[in-house]
Amino acid sequence: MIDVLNLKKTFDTIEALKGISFNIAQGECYGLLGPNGAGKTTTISIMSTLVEPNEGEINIAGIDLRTNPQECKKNIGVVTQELALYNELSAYDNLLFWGGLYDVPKPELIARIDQTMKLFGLFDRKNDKVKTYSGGMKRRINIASALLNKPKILFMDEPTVGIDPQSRNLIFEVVEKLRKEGMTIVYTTHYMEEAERLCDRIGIIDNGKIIAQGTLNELKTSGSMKESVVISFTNLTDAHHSSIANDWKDLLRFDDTLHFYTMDIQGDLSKIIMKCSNIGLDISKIDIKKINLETIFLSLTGKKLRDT
Ligand SMILES: Nc1ncnc2c1ncn2[C@@H]1O[C@H](COP(=O)(O)OP(=O)(O)OP(=O)(O)O)[C@@H](O)[C@H]1O
Repeated sequence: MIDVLNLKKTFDTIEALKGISFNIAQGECYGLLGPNGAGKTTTISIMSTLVEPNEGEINIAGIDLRTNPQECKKNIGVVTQELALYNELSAYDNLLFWGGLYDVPKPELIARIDQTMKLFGLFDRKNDKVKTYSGGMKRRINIASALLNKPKILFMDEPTVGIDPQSRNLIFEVVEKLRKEGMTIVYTTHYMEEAERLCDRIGIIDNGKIIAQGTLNELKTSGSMKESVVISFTNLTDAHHSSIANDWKDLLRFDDTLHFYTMDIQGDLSKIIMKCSNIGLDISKIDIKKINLETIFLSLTGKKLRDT
């Protein structure tokens, strides 16, 4: 349904995308997971024809985006990070305005507006001005407006940033429902829990490149680790760190904490503790973490997903 090949985009001197490729099957929810500035919005903006790439091929629903953007647009709905709503209008009038841009007969459009407002739990508030809505409610209306043309493909750019848990859950439920009904969804996020819950396949993106992709299970089993042992020390120095790094390849340091990655926690835990104790390190805390998208990202980039 979506084929992206070697996508590149430079803004002035910033190389936002350095050659991104992926394929998404019909009915799949594909997650682009990465920290701020990784290139997620640029990717979505190019796929939704809002930004032109410098290089690369994009095929959407069998149509070449670069030669036929107007045809591509008919197949897509876009949920941008910025809310595209008129505060002084009611939610209903906002949807009527945005829906009016599509080629949908008015009675059909009105039926779709009612349907999507019910889907997002806002039917009772449909005549209230958007300025009286909470951030989460505005976000829900923003998503509703992207569904009015019944797109085959929905692009969602970090749709849950900064909203309340109730709205977030409702958005999750809607995404799950749309996916069950066969919609193809591209969902960007820097929350690993969202990618784990919603996405059939995930592309981990950092610094303009996809550094790993696959199902959650494939990503978890592809590296040389199953668990991470996170140890905090009261007296960790650069010399201690170097001494341990000589013995331990899969190792990261964050301030007073070392992260050891291992396939064999049973065998390795005692070795790690023995080594630390032999070089005079004083342990204040030990955490053992099962591998997840956060630890995979950390081990691939040396950075935390959220703090960057
Ligand atoms: N219009 C622009 N002009 C200049 N630089 C830009 C522009 N848009 C994006 N960039 C830069 O391109 C890089 C990728 O940005 P992008 O918004 O795609 O990342 P992101 O993963 O979506 O991050 P965020 O979650 O913060 O939106 C960043 O370094 C950003 O500063």
